[in-house]
This record gives sequence, C-alpha cells and structure tokens, in this order.
Amino acid sequence: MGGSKSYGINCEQLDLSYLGLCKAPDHTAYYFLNEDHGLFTLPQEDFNRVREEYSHSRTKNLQTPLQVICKYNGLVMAEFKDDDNEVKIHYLAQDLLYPLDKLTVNFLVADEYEAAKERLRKLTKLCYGNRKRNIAILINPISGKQESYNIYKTKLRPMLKVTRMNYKVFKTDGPDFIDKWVSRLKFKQKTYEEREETLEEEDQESSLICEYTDIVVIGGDGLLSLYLNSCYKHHFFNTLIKIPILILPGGTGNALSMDLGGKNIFNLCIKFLRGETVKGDLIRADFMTSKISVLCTAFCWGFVSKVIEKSDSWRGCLGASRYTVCGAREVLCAGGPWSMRTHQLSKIQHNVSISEDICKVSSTQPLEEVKDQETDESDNLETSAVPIIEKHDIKSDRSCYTNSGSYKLIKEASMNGNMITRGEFDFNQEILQSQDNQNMERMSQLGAIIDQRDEVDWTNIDLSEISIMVLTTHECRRSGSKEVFAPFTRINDGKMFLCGFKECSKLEMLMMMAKVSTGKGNQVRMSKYFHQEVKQIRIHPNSETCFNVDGEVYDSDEVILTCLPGMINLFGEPYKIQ
Ligand SMILES: Nc1ncnc2c1ncn2[C@@H]1O[C@H](COP(=O)(O)OP(=O)(O)OP(=O)(O)O)[C@@H](O)[C@H]1O
Repeated sequence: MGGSKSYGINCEQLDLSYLGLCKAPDHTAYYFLNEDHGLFTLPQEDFNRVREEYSHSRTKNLQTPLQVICKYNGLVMAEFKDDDNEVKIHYLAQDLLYPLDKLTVNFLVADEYEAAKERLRKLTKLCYGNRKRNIAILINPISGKQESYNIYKTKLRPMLKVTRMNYKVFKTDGPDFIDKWVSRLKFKQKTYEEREETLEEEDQESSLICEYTDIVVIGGDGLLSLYLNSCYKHHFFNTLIKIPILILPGGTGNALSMDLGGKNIFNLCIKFLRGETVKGDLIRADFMTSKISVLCTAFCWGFVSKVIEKSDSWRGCLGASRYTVCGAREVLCAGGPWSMRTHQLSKIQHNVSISEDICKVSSTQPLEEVKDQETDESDNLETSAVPIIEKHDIKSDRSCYTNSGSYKLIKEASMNGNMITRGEFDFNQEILQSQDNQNMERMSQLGAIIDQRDEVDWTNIDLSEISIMVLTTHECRRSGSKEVFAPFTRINDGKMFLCGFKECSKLEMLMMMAKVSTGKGNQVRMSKYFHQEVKQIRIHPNSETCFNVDGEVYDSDEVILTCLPGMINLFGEPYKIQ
C-alpha cells in the first residue's frame, strides 16, 4: 500500500455515522470511509483508544493522527467479491509515484461487509453519478514526443477499466482521419425518457444523441482543432458540440490542456470520470473565400505565425523546445544590427478593426454548400479506413443501427403522457427534409447572419507600432515549460483578447520572451506588452503572410473573428486568477 500520509482530523468534521470499519488482511489496522475525508486507516492498537477518546472528548478533537490513504476525490472505484466478503478499493495514491493503487480488505463478519459495500456504493455514486457513458478516444500517435498512446495506456486506461466504462480507441493514420471519423458518426433519437429529462429541447436536432457521450482527445491543440472543425462542418453540429471533451496533453504545446489542469494528468482524468466540466469559449473564423472554421486556442499572424510554420520542420529533433529555439533564432538571425526594430522582421501590415459591440457578421459561404460537399465526400469513404485499435464494450447495445450504415430509428411519440406509437422510419430522409431549418437555426445560434459583413462599425487599430499580435480566449500555457502568454484570461470567462508586444528592439523582444517563459505573468507589467478585450475583429491581410489557426498553417485571407462564449464543454478546471 503506497503513499499514506499522517495528519490529525478534527472530530467536529467527522460524522461517525458515516464511518465504516473493516479489518485489514493482516488484522493490524482498521479502515474508515468518510464522505469528507475519503479512505483512512488506524493501527489496531489505537482503535479502542480513539473510540474512547472520541466518546469522552468534549471538544471532539482526536489526538491520535489518522493515516489518510486517499482523499475522497481520489477514490476511483470499488469492486466486490460477495463469496469472500472482499472489497477491492482502487484509489489515487498521494505520492503519485504509482498513482493508481488498490487496497483489498476481507471482512470477517458478513454484516460488516454488507455495510461497507453499501457505503462504498454511495460514495462512488456521489463521485461518478449514474450516467451511462460511451467514450470515444482519439489518439494522434505522431504528436509531440509520440507519447499519446502511452498516456492512454498508463494513465487513462487503468481508470476506465476499473470504472467499467464503455470506450473505443481510435488511432489517427493521417491528417484526414478525424474528418472521416466525424462524418461517419451515428446518431439516434432520444428515447421518451431521455427527452423527458430535457423538456425544453424539443426541436428536431436536440432530440438526437450521438453514439458517443464523451470524446477524449490525446494529442496536441492541432488534433483538437481538427476535431472541432470537422464537427463544425457536420449536419448535427449543435448535437456534436454538446458532447464534452477531455484533452490529454500528448502534443507539443498542449496550450488548452495545460490551461485545464493537464499538467497533472491523473487529476484531470479523475475530473473526467466525475464529469466535472466547464463551458469553454471558442473563436469563429469567417474567411472571405471558402473556409469557415472554429478555433479553440489562438489565431496568430506575422512573427508568431512565421515561427510556428518554420519550427514544424524541427519537430523531430527539438520536440517541445522547437518554438523557443526557432523564435529566438528568428529574432537574432534576421539581418541588421541589434538596434533593428523587430516589426521589420515580422512584416505585420494588416488592418485590424474592432467592432464596437457584439455584432452579427456575414458568412461568406452558404453552409449548405459545405454540407453537400461533405456528404458527397463521405459517401465514397470506406468504413474500414477508420481503424479501431481497441474496444471495451461492457454492455453493447447496437440494436438501433443496421448493417448498411444508414440506420433505423425507433421513434417514440406521446399523447396524454402515454407512448402511443413506436415505428421505424428512414433517418436519412428525415435529415434531407430538415436540412434547411437546421442550418438557419445553427447559423443564428452562432451569431452568423448572411450579408451583414459591411454593416458593422469597425475601428481601425494602428499596427505600425506592433511587433507581435495574438488573438486568444485562454491563457496559452505550454507543456514542458512554465510559459504563459495571456495570464489574465480563462477559457471559461466568455472573453477574447488581442494581446502581444508593441514595437521593440531585438533585445527587448528577447527579454519579453524570457518574461513569458517564467510563467509568472510579469510581461503584463511591461510597457511594451498590451492586451485588449475584443468581441470581434476583422483582418485585411495585405502582404504574403500566412495565418496560424490553432497551430495549423492557413493561407492569409480577409477574415472576421468572433468570440463564441461558452460554446464547448471541456473536462477540467482552469487555474484560479490570482
Ligand atoms: N497519423 C498521423 N500521421 C501524420 N500526421 C497526423 C497523424 N494524425 C494527425 N496528424 C496531423 O498531425 C498534426 C499535429 O497534431 P497535434 O496537434 O496532435 O500535435 P502537435 O503539433 O505536436 O502538438 P501542438 O498542436 O500542441 O503543438 C495535425 O496537423 C494532424 O493533421
């Protein structure tokens, strides 16, 4: 048994009625379960003294320290063997050296076993609820240091196994994988009971549920971005975007995962098991030409974009430090003396405008077109192109799906509170009939109204004195370092910020980069750093520069970027603002 810690517990906090008592296999210790403190233990010789102490103490302060095995939130799951009166408790050890540990206790008395079982069931239900989950795990094997699969195998999988959740694992085999995978997702209509739970959601699309209840992305920000953008193009974006996402840091930068507690993967997994989510902000990018996309991390151009583009070829040899090394090189190696102004390197010449208030903007491509292209393309795809590498199906229920790929749907309707019809109909036909309504609804929900692009009051920002500019909705931490770029904003604050460095010399630029890398947020106090909250910005690129959208390189094009507050559900918890 690893990782026990000793500390005294104030008896005022202990409700002894919640305590369970069981004997250790070697009869030398007693174990307690408590909703506030989790699982703790006491040597046998101390037990009677503590009980005495408790019953006589007026202050209810225990002098004898208890050994805490795991805090309440570290309790993962319990297994029961009725024949042997045995309980196996899986928990997170506190030293995290061997994080997932287990304790097996055999009860000598059947009644005690039954009582402990009851308490453990209650505790784990409090922890994880009763929600039936079917989890899709998407792994990018080439991202970052190629650790994604290992993260799954050593950290997430053990927890999923003991909690007996249904899950399927998919390994990406190239850049197109996610798009194909999303286009093949299956949906079914909510049952009568499921719809009862969400009475307010009565429209066609809200009554659908995806085959997966949770998505786990193990890779970098690029992989998450690919997933979100594939969802964005899907017919049922409104349904897909509600599916909560866990991002485990398998990539290089892992900015969003780091901001949600990804530094401690075990704690993040526990939050995932317990269903602890936050509403995250997204950015919608409307490009003048064909592409419409959503961003979850940052939109960069100029210097930053150039560094990210160049550093991609250094992926193999430098790993996570490629951005820092490449950034420093860009500043230092471009011609000219030390006093040279860095804006000459970055060549930011865009016009940027900020709208006065939250306004609706135009969509440059009718969404029907996007959707039709997708449908045509996905029809030609082979299902076998999506490799399932692992499947863990506790209670497989595929009765709703037919083998043909199109699937049947059991429709339940009610009249006077009773279910009166139960028939099957072709779901694809229904999709065709409802396409127009869905797209209008979806666009209005996203704040996109066609042909109002020029009705917005735009204010120009003078870029002549700016060296670096980034648009983001969260802190932008980096794994493998302490770096924090925008320490004043959080993924769930409903805000989007334009931030960066004003024109500075090479030396000042390097100093600023050094401040960012300490992670203390001191750059914010420097006069050359700026940040400004914006609802929407428009960029007119007038040079041959590229954009960087969540780490992926895009050709530059006129674009309007709009904040979509609270659009996604993400597992984890952002850092508290100091
Ligand atoms: N199997 C694969 N083979 C080749 N490329 C892939 C594969 N799977 C995904 N990709 C591509 O890998 C790119 C990078 O992915 P990802 O964001 O996961 O890692 P990263 O760039 O190392 O991390 P970060 O974005 O945090 O810096 C994406 O553009 C994606 O299209």
